[in-house]
Amino acid sequence: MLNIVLFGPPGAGKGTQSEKLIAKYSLEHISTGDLFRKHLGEGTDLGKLARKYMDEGRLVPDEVVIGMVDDKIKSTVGAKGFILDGFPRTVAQAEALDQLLEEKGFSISGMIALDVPEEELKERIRHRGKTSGRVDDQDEEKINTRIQVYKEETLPVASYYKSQGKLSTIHGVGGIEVIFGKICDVIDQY
Ligand SMILES: Nc1ncnc2c1ncn2[C@@H]1O[C@H](COP(=O)(O)OP(=O)(O)O)[C@@H](O)[C@H]1O
Repeated sequence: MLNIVLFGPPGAGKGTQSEKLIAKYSLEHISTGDLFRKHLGEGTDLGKLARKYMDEGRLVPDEVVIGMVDDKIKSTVGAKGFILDGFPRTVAQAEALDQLLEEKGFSISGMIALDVPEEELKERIRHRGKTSGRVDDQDEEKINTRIQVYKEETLPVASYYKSQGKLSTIHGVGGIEVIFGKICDVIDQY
């Protein structure tokens, strides 16, 4: 199985690259942001709970996210592997994920981190905000909060995988195809 954590700050291009990777390697896409937005759109209890965190650019509590990912993995039988996008976002989530996969006899093949300078991130998110309709993409303060939360709570997740010898970092500025090629080179070494 090919289980890849695609990592990076908001606006790094995880969603764009995930779409291309699932097509090339026939993987299942687990994007916690997309899953939450789906719940929000459907007005489920989970969606209502997540909304206040998402709208402010804060993280949804770990146990809520982990439960949702567990359900998603369970409902995906016979997958060749997963692209995890936007998850794990805290060390507690990474530990829970390891445990969850171990119970099923799976493991993480590697983490691929997209490295993009902060000014470029902000520019991309502002641009996306004009078309995405996402509240959290349209407000400068919320964008700053998300980047701050990323630095404080999410960056340590990279060290978690690094200590397991599973971290590869890729420069995430340039053409989409060029970046995709670099990601594929890493995956083909797994
Ligand atoms: N793994 C997670 N843990 C906690 N909250 C999450 C997680 N994934 C998504 N969220 C919530 O959903 C929002 C949007 O997620 P996402 O689309 O991945 O954002 P971004 O484009 O900022 O990377 C986050 O700001 C957060 O509130």
